[in-house]
Amino acid sequence: MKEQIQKKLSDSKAARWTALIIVSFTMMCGYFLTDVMSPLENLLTTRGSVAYFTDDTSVPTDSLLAKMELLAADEASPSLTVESLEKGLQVQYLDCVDGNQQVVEKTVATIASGEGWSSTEYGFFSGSYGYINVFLLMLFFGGLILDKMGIRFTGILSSGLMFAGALIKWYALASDFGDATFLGMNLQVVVASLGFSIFGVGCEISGITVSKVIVKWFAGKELALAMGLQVAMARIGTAVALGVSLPVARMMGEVSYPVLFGAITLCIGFLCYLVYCVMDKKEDASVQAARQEAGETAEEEGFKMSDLKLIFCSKGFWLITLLCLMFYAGVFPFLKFATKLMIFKYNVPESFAGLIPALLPFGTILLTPVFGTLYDRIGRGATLMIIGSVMLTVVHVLFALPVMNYWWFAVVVMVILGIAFSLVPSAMWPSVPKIIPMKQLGSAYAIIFYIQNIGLAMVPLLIGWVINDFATQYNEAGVVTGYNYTVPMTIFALFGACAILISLMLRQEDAKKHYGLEEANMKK
Ligand SMILES: C[C@H](NC(=O)[C@@H](N)CCCCN)C(=O)O
Repeated sequence: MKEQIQKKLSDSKAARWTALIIVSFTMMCGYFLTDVMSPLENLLTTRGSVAYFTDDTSVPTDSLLAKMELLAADEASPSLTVESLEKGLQVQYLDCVDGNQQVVEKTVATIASGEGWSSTEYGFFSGSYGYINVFLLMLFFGGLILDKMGIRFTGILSSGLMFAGALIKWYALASDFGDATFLGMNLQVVVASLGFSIFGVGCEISGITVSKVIVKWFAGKELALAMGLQVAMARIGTAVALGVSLPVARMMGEVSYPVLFGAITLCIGFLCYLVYCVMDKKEDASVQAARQEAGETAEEEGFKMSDLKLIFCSKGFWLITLLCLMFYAGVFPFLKFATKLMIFKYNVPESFAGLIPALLPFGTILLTPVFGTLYDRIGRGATLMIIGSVMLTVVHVLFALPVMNYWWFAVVVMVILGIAFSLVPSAMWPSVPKIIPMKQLGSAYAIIFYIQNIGLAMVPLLIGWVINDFATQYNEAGVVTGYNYTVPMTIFALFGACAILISLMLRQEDAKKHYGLEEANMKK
């Protein structure tokens, strides 16, 4: 028989995996920038500069100079200034060691300048990712733009916004605003937050666009595996940000350098998306040709506003959306505070502290595609979501415990969180097309991301305020001596408890409506 009907470009394995790698790279750059500031919380909330020693300890330079002067009080020593502290300098100072005043000798590894933000300001900044998305309904409009204007236009727009937002964020951190304020807030925090908000619009709209790209190329094929691999590549971005940001900032003495690096990679990500657009055009042409050959003339009907009714009236859709809100509220905002948690609760030296939270995304890099394949072949999507939610809750309860403050314990708990963070996304995202048809998928993902962004915006704000007002411990002189993380971590555990409840309801609803969440995705 003559070669069957014309093949679509997406029928070629090489073509669809190439398309996946290109769009996933753009997303990976976005995820890098999203978390590049998370390990810098301690530096951002330090006033003045900090001296880091070769033995991995650190002291604010003001305090170091005071301690050095104390030792040199009787000697005719040259007057000490911050400028006189430099890399390689051997310093001697008087310090309290095991309850006794002793002379300590150390070598300066680097001097990095802190920004003097309060924990509340840091929380405000971290939540700003979602402010424009939530308050200006940008994600909602983003979904409509995607369904109306298409993948190419929306992807170029959103990756351009990510790049522009990153540049503003970098400008804010690299500039000295002195004591300038805007509406009573530190101007640097305001400008950096504006940049992060614009970036957040781009990153979220890119996210829904990429989800639609993957469904377009992989529907009826390795859909969950492809989504799992895209998420895995995105997590590489998060892991690298968590692992290298603090060492880079310390080495360069400035918090702005990791952000500059992120902006450069986003520029490359933008160019990659332009390359994808060429492939997308060819795919559309091949689909058109295949249709003509098969004698299908009817064009797919365009998106209509009335289609939104179908989305809003689906209980399954709302359960997935609420699960997404609660589950992600317990993960992404937690990462913003995790490095400082490691330093102050688990006494991890600052240069390694970011590596423990980095284990979380690193674990998911392998596991998300594994669980995605499991879902593709065996099914049990709703059950995977329940197990992941239970694990999330247990993890935050363990972090909230005022005991077991050992670094190895933090590592074990973080690995469990990594498994939870692989289970839920690998089952949740490929479940959406089982509930909502392709035509409304852009809007459906946008609404889910919109509701999720309420959590991403508000939870860091809440936790920053709670740390500032309820978790920070001071000595009699009003100097910060440490943090008690019980209350913030209990709040995170409550999000997990809500996620368990919702995922149980989702499995029940699936049994009633036969969405097929417990069934395999791959057609045999
Ligand atoms: C695929 C999914 N993405 C999201 O949930 C995004 N709305 C939020 C991304 C935040 C970091 N840029 C995921 O990452 O699991």
